[in-house]
Amino acid sequence: MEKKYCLGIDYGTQSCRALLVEVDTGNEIGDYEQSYPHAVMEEVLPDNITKLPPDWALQHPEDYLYCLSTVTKGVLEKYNVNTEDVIGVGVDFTACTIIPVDKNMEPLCFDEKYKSNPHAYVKLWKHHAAQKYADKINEVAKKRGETFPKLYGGKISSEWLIPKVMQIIDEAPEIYEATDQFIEAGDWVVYKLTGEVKRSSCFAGYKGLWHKRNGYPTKEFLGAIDEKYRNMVEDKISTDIYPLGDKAGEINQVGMNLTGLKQGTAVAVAIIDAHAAVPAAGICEKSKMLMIMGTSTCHMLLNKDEIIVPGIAGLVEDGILPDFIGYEAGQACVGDHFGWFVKNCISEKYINECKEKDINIHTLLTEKASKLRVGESGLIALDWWNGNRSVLVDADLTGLIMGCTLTTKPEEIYRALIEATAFGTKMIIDTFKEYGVEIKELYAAGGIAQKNSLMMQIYSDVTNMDIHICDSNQAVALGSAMFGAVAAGRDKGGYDTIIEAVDKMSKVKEEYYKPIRENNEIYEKLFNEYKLLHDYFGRGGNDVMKRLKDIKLSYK
Ligand SMILES: Nc1ncnc2c1ncn2[C@@H]1O[C@H](COP(=O)(O)OP(=O)(O)O)[C@@H](O)[C@H]1O
Ligand SMILES: O=C(CO)[C@H](O)[C@H](O)COP(=O)(O)O
Repeated sequence: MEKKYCLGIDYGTQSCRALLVEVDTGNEIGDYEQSYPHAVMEEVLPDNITKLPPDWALQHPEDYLYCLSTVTKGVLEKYNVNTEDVIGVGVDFTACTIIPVDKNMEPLCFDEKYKSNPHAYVKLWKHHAAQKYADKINEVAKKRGETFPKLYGGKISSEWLIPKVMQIIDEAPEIYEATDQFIEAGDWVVYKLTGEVKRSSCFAGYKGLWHKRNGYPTKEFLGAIDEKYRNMVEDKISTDIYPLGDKAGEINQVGMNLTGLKQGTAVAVAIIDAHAAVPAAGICEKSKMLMIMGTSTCHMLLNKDEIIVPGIAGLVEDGILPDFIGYEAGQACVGDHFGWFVKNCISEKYINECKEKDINIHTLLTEKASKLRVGESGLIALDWWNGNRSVLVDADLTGLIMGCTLTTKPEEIYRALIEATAFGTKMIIDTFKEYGVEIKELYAAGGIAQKNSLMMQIYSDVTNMDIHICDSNQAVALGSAMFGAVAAGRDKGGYDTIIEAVDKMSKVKEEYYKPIRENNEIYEKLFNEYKLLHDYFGRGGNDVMKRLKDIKLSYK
C-alpha cells in the first residue's frame, strides 16, 4: 500500500510553516517556512502614513494567504509527494488573533475604503491596547458576582476576543457596523480551504469566554458593561462551535488553487498553536506540564478536575484533548525579549565576532552566557517586556533589569533575561501546585526548546525538575498534522481518535535535562528576590510602571 501523509500548517507570530508527516509513524518528511511579508505591524500601517499607538499589534491577512500557498505548494514540490496520498490537513494559529470580515468572509482591510483604518486589520494575540476594556469586564463581572472569570484565573485578559471587539465598538463604530463577523484567523484559514465556517471550541473556549454548556457571556452581562455591547455576540460572533478532532470539511476548488492539495482532502477543525503541541509531545494523561517556548511561552496541562487556579489563562473542558480539562497559563514575552535585546542592544564588536565564527547572535550570546556562574553577574530581571499574562494578568506591567553597573556585559543581560523567564515559569508552576493541581513532570517543545540547551538547563535548575524535550523541530505543526490524520479517519488511512494518533505519531527525546543541585541552591535565593520584585511591582506595592505608562500615553 502507498504511504499516506498528513500536513500540519502552523501559523506562528513571525512566520508560517507546513510540515509533511507520515501517518503511520509520525516521521517528518520535511517542512517549508515563509515569514509574513508585513511581519507584525506595531508602529505604522502598510500605507506608511497611518501611525499606530502604543500596545498595538496588527497583522495583514493577505500574508496568511500568501504564506498558505507558499508553504503548502513549497513542501509538496520539495518532497515530491503525490497529493493523492495526502489524506488530511490540520491548521493551528496563534490566538486570540481576530479578523473583522464582511458577508463574503473577506477581511475589511482588503476593501480600499478601509485600507487606512487600523481597526480593519487583524488584531494579533499580542495587541494589548484593549486593556481598559478588559478592566471594565473584570470590574463589572466582580460587581455582579459572575462566576465565569474563575475559569480564566479570575481575570479576563486584554488579549482576548470580547475586549478586542469592545475596543472596535468604541473606537471605530464604522468598522463594527461594516463587520459581518469577527473570526479567529485559524477558523478563517479553515474556511478558505473548505468553504465551511466551522469555529473551533479551542479558540472560543480559551479566548472567547465560551463554555461548552453555558455558551458566551450573556447579553445581560455585556449590556451591564454598556448598552452598546449588549448584542455583540448575537450580531457579530458565530455561536456555531465544533470540537477538536472533528473534520471541518474538505479542500474545495478555492482551497485546491491556494494549496495545490487535492479536492476532497480532509481538513480538521482549527486549533490554537500551543495546544497542538500537547499530543505531539506524547501527552495524553494528567500531571505533565508542557511548555511551548518561542516568541511567548504557553504552559499546558491536562487534568480530570476543574480546579480554580488564580491567574492562569484558562481551563476548558475538552479544550486540548477530549475527556480532560485543559489548563493553560502563559508568559507573553520569552523569545520576544531576547529578540528585542539582540536587535537593539548589541555592539559592532559582537556582530563582527558572529561573522568571524559564522554563528548568529543568539548562539554567540548563549555561548558566552553559558560560561557565567549562577548569580555571578549580580543582575536580576522581570520578564514583563510584553506585560504579564500569568499569574498577574496585567498587560500594563513592563520589563525591568536590576543590578546593572558600568562593567555589565551583554551576555550577562541575555542570561538575566533567560533567568527571568525561568522564574516566571516557576511562579506559574508554584501557583498551580499551591491550589492543588499536580505537576509531576515538565516537558518542553517549540523553537527555543530545540535551539537553546543553556536555557533548558537553567529552567531545570530553577524549577528543580527534570525536563523532557519533544523530539520534533516543529512540534506544533506535528500536532496539527495529527489532527489532520484524525479528520481523515481510519477509512482513509488515518485515525479515529487523537489518542490513537498520539500512540503512533508523537515523539519525545530519550535524553532529558536534570537539575544541578548547586545551581538550584543559588537559584532558590535569586527566585526569592524575583518574587519580592514581582509582588512589589506587580501586586500594588509600587505602581510606578503604570504611572510611567500613563505619562508615555499622554504624548500620543
Ligand atoms: N537560540 C535562541 N535562543 C533563544 N531564543 C531564540 C533563539 N533563536 C531565536 N530565538 C527567539 O525565538 C523566537 C522565535 O521562536 P520560534 O519558536 O521560532 O517562533 P514562534 O514563536 O513564532 O512560533 C524569537 O522571538 C527569537 O527572538
Ligand atoms: O496565546 C497564545 C496561545 O494560547 C498564542 O498563540 C501564543 O502566545 C503565541 O504563540 P508563539 O509564541 O508560538 O508565537
